[in-house]
Amino acid sequence: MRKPLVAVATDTTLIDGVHWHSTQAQYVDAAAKAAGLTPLLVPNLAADLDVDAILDAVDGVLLTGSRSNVYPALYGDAPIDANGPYDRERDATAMPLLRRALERGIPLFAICRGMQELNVATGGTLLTEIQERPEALDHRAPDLPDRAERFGLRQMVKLRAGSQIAEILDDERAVVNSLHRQAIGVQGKRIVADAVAEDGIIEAVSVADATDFALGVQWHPEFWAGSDPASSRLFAAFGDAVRSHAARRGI
Ligand SMILES: N[C@@H](CCC(=O)NCCCC(=O)O)C(=O)O
Repeated sequence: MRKPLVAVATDTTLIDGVHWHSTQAQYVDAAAKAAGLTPLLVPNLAADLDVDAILDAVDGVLLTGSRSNVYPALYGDAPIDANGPYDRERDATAMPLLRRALERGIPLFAICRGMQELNVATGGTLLTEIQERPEALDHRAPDLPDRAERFGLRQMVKLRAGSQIAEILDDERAVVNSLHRQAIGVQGKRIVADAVAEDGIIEAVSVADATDFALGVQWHPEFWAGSDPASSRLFAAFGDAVRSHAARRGI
């Protein structure tokens, strides 16, 4: 049987003076191995991207994490150097893609920056440097060279009873990793908080009345999708939703 295609968001990066549209292998690997899909990387062509042509070809959208922050003017804040780096090409590509995927009922899985994009694209705002709030946990990655330690599972989140993520994980809590300095502020239209950290930061969301799988997590299940059962369940559930969508289209 053919494995359905999943559109994977990329970052615009400058390496040795050359621009790349690329993403970390961990997202591509998790989409292929843990979700059983064929990843198709989406170039950050902004208005030059034919979003419907991409969405005609795929049965799911994976919004990846990235160190860059969503451009603040997109949610009504002033851009300041300390808040960067930004990736405006990615903003201008991922947000129309995700909005149209929601309109067309195409399964959507949004990770870290991806979840923040989902919130901004639906009219919400972001908090910045959340570790500086009183009583806040430090949600940033530990300053360690080893990637497995940076992505270590170390923070408890509480799942909303009855939410799709609680059903997928079959639990009331999850232990997750944490590599972010921004978080959801005002929730976007139809964005429902499905998990919170011990300091109240929103850690997972869904889209109310979405016609298909539409889930965002502030953590990184892709890193452990091959070994941690909860991370693996999230990718398996996304893969199942994408396969059901493909089957309905007769693919
Ligand atoms: N820039 C946002 C988004 C955080 C995010 O997606 N982090 C991924 C980091 C991956 C890595 O360090 O390799 C924020 O900081 O809130």
